[in-house]
Amino acid sequence: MRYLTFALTKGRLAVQTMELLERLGISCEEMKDKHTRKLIFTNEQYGLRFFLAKGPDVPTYVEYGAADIGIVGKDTIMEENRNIYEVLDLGFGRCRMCVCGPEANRHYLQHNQLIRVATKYPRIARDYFYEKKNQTVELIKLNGSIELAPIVGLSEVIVDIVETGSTLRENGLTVLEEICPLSARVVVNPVSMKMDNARITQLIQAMRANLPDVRS
Ligand SMILES: Nc1ncnc2c1ncn2[C@@H]1O[C@H](COP(=O)(O)OP(=O)(O)OP(=O)(O)O)[C@@H](O)[C@H]1O
Ligand SMILES: O=P(O)(O)OC[C@H]1O[C@H](OP(=O)(O)OP(=O)(O)O)[C@H](O)[C@@H]1O
Repeated sequence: MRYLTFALTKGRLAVQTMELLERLGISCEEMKDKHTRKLIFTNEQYGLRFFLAKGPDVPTYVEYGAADIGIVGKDTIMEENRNIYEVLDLGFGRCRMCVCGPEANRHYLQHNQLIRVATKYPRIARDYFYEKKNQTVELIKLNGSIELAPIVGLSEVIVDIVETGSTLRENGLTVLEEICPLSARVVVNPVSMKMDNARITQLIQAMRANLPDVRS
């Protein structure tokens, strides 16, 4: 039997992803070791392999079949736009994709003006402004600390993730429009889904039965 390979997202989603796997009886002790330089972890008992990757790389590994299954944020799935199946909402890593800026810039969104939009998510921003709002904008790609852009005058607004809202509050910014809710999702390679349907379906069902209670 061939190994089924999982690509997991490093960073914020990693702890809850490993907690979920452990509820399925899959030990993640080795993977949790912050000092390890090992990249791939094998579970002989279940015939599974795991590796951690940067979020935007997870859909790439899954599309090419280098991983059969991935766990990744909905934002990354939308932005990468890969040929993969999204099969399960895991309910954790909840946040929102929003248009944000100073309250004083709200009017730029109401009068269809040509504005500058800074973001780490140019595809999501383009789809939102061009397809949904019919507003032509200049997109400026940044790689982090997006909230800086409207403060220093690089852009009128930003498109970014809002979780608690603290970053916005501490910088005198606010949510101007909500684009969509986000959370961690399970994605599957379309060929793997056909070839290993029984095993993959069983794993998805086991994950669904062991989701964290995120209502509280
Ligand atoms: N406050 C948040 N900020 C960013 N992402 C969040 C937040 N809350 C939940 N998430 C989810 O967690 C995923 C991974 O977040 P993480 O911070 O590890 O990635 P990142 O910020 O894109 O990475 P990096 O810090 O390497 O640039 C995101 O894609 C998103 O789906
Ligand atoms: O609503 P909050 O709870 O404040 O969370 C939202 C912030 O967290 C993320 O940034 P991150 O910490 O990943 O840093 P980055 O901007 O450098 O990507 C996101 O881009 C926001 O800046």
